[in-house]
Amino acid sequence: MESGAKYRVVMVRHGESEWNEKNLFCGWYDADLSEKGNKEAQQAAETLKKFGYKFDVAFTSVLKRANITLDYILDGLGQKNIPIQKTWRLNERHYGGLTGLNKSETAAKYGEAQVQIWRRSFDTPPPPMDETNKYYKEIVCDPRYAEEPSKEEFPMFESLKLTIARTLPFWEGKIVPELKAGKTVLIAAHGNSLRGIVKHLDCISDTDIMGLNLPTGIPFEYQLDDNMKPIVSMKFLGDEETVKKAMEAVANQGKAK
Ligand SMILES: O=C(O)[C@@H](COP(=O)(O)O)OP(=O)(O)O
Repeated sequence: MESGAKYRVVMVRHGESEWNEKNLFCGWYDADLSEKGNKEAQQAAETLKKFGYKFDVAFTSVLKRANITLDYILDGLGQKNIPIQKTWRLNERHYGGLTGLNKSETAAKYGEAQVQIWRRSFDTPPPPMDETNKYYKEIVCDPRYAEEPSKEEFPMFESLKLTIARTLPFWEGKIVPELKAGKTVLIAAHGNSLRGIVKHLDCISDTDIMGLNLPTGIPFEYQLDDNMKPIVSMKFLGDEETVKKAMEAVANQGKAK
């Protein structure tokens, strides 16, 4: 670890999902990994293995694209037996009424600027999901949400701000205590739930966070000091050019084409 660093956490956005591949707003829809996504997750495992990473505890959302990515990684590391906590609080932000729509077609219809606001503004949420959305029932009546979130908490849309409001209590309440106990932590989650954690750790402004696009399947590390302040920030375990291209590709998903 770097001098002054005390705690280590590695985060990874799941490998490409079938809905990423089709360029659909996904949010709480439970998409599978695409073929490429499966390979990305295996590659993430190989990279972590090559650098000698070992984890004590892992956290993930309740969505299978993140769960499967985590499985690949722990399997590849020979660490399938470590404790895993799954929580809706690490779910992707809820994309509301946009769920299931094609990002490019939405940009062609409403304009790229509007889609950029929906995808990346800090506090402007997408339109709410209602019963007319094809995926409403599948999401709202999903038994995995039977216990939580409560009816009052169950989102029908989320901005990044709202996503952070439900993710950060989990970071503070469940993940930080594990780090403080000296555990090395792995988090497999989503583009926007991870953007929220990163925004918090690096104190990124509401404006600057708009420019951050996390690539699929490339792990990145934080080393934190005693006060949970980063000594090493968002160090991607991939070559710079590949990471840059992957980030640009995510940004471009909102273009009309
Ligand atoms: O919900 C989605 O469509 C993507 C993120 O989309 P953008 O905010 O990048 O459009 O989430 P993920 O694939 O990380 O679960």
